Amino acid sequence: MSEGKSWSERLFGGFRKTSERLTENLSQAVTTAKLDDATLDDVEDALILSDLGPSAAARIRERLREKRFGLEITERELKEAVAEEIAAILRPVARPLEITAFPRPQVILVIGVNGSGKTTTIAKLAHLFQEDDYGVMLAAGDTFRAAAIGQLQTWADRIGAPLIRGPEGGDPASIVFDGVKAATEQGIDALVVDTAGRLQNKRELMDELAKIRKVLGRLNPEAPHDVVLVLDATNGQNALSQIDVFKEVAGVTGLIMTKLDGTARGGVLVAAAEQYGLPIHAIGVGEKIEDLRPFDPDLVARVIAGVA
Ligand SMILES: Nc1nc2c(ncn2[C@@H]2O[C@H](COP(=O)(O)OP(=O)(O)OP(=O)(O)O)[C@@H](O)[C@H]2O)c(=O)[nH]1
Repeated sequence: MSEGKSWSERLFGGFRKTSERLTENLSQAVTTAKLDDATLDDVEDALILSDLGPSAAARIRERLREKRFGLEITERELKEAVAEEIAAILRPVARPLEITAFPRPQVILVIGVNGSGKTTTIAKLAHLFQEDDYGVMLAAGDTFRAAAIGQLQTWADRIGAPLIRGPEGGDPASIVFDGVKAATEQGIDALVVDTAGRLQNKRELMDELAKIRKVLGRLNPEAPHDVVLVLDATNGQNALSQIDVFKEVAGVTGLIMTKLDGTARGGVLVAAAEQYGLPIHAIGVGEKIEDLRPFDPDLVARVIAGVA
């Protein structure tokens, strides 16, 4: 249960399994007092085994070699050094989603495969904006599944945000059009749009998004301002291949990674940062409305490396 816990407590809890895996793997790497090539190999393997990905692992290895080769290093110092390198990878991409659009509303398309946590993430994101006193409206652009519209309605009611919806099987572009019109009339700051997650049919998804863009472009050439891809961290490396596909299909401008709490594969956050360099707007560490936040890269790095 996350009630009563601060965000940093939830963060620690969320990354516990990831941190346990990495620290266990790193502990096994330190078998000699001095940092030699064999130890560096083991550290690199430990990082790969902990889902940080080959390129982040190689980069961290190289940095450790440059700074510490031949020097004595304790397990604690190694973890500290790894935390520092993870932070260096996360810092440039940790970027909250800012509401800056003029004219309003800022149109934020949220994409991602079904089950990635997209619907709940939309509600959590809207809640974050509301906390900053922004007016938020939701649009049910995932008309492909009736359940998606109903789920979004439940969340909209819970957070007290208006929802623009149409019939099941309706045209998402027309819902987005109605959404922008209504948001403009009502002086809403951010319009957060749910979209269908049909990755298995790229053509259809591309066509649908192209149509949404065309309709939006007529109302405001700047829209959509953001195309946010929601990724489920429990999918590990598979989450990364989703970035490849959605980047090509949907022009992703930023990422949100969810379900970091349920997994030992949270290292994939670092892999995503290293490989794609896309802004990571927020991370999800639980099912509650307050379990999604922008993150402090230094703190998250220390939590992952087990030295926080
Ligand atoms: N543990 C945990 N669960 C999460 C998190 N984010 C979302 N979930 C859960 O993941 C499940 C799927 O979330 P939805 O928001 O329904 O996902 P969706 O992508 O819209 O997919 P559909 O299931 O197809 O509607 C729900 O049970 C959520 O409560 C998270 O950060 N941590």
